[in-house]
Amino acid sequence: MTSLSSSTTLAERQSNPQRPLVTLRGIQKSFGPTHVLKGVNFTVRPGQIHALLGGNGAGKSTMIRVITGEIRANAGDLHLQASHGGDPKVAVVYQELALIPDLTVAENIALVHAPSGFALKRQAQAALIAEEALSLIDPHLARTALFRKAGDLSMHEGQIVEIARALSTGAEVLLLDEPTANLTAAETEQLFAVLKGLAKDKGIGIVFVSHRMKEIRQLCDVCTIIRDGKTAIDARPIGMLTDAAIIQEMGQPAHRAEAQIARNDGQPVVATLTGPTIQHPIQRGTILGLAGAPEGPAHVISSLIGHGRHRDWCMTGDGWGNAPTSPRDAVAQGIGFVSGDRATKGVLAQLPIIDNVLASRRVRERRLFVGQNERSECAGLMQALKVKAGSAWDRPGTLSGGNQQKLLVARWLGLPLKMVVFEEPTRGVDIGTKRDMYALIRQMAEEGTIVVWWSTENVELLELCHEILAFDTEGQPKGFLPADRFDEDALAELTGMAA
Ligand SMILES: Nc1ncnc2c1ncn2[C@@H]1O[C@H](COP(=O)(O)OP(=O)(O)OP(=O)(O)O)[C@@H](O)[C@H]1O
Repeated sequence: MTSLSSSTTLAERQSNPQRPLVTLRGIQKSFGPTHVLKGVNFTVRPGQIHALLGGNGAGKSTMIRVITGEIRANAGDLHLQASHGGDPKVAVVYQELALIPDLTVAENIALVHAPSGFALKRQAQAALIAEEALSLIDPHLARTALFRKAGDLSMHEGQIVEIARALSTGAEVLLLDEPTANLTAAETEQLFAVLKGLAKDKGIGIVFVSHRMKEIRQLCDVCTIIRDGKTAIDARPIGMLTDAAIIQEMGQPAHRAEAQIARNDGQPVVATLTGPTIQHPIQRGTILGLAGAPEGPAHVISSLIGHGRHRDWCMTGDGWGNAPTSPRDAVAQGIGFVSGDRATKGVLAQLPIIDNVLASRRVRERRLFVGQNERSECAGLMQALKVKAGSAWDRPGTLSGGNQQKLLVARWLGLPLKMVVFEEPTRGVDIGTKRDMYALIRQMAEEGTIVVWWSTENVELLELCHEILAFDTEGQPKGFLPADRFDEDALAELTGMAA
């Protein structure tokens, strides 16, 4: 089924940009009874940055796995056109990190250059390769992180290391499956400059999977839209499609209304947020956004839920009691939490979807036995967030990335919580569902829950929150931006990052 050709050189590819590097025609793929790809077409051309779009579960990651050879299609043609004979080098960055935690950053990067283990023996050479790769997108990390264990990196640092590793392989096709979900605005901008350079100067074909419309428009030339396992739009110039048209082609409902300024006027002050240099009153039902360099928001979150070693922030007030000593203690005090690291700290991989969705309810209500109503309770929560799954008894691992993320958020919906803390909760979630999620979060806030929402996507913070606590590039708090001063430039200025 797969045909390989090795007839062109890099110079030829650049002078003949029409010749595709990857061609998929009529590709079909099923997992057991689940028919995922129902005849998709897709073409990756040299020098082109191609957005691969579609709702959660549409089949994008499955297509990527077919291209890399990780899985075989059941039918259709996959044609790969290398420049120097044999397979073209294809590098992938997945949503979930794939670094080896016990190896250093340098070793992790150098491994892809010498899978035989040479990298481990020749530390100095490994460090050189890694430093060069990392300097492309993060010179600071290149200077400071080479000999740190990958397992000690933050999600955000790990993501940068992975991208650097993929870029350094000299691949002719780069597949990026939501690579910016953990990056700050400044890092994203830096990454985009590197990607544009690779496409323009080296004729690399880049596939970019993302649910962030602003980034898609900043970076991509053309887009292909997958809808329910079929190609709905094939390599159309992105400028020819409005956001509304893209959302419609993905089969998602149009926006209900333009974003409005979030208001929480007249609500009583129910708590005080205190940090090293800040004391701030928090009204009932406030949706408080956290923005800026990750260290700042990360410290606030670990203090508020009693996780990790940082305890320099706290929420105090009538009925707030002592600061939680652990996430379990936080839940007992009526504080919910969605971790940004869904793979290791969120999804209960060995338990079925229903247990994942109902976990917090069972703990809060001290349910010992599976209740009669649980099936419909779970179905209701899954429906509210449009979770695409075969059955509530399937393992979460059979779901697409965005659908796994929805399980974590569903856990806390509608619970009478004092506060809920979200760490990058819409990571990998498609545009239509993000809006549904905002509406459900607003509803929780209207019922009195304080919501703390950390996102690296500034447009999201500006759409959802009542106020935003901004941190500078050193992770120091710079101040609160109220809703009536919301503006991308103002937020970029406070955080010291480009909008
Ligand atoms: N190993 C598997 N077994 C069963 N079903 C699977 C398996 N892998 C993927 N699927 C199903 O295939 C469908 C497509 O998943 P895929 O990960 O390709 O979607 P996606 O478009 O990348 O979504 P997202 O935007 O959420 O990442 C999903 O409904 C998923 O449940």
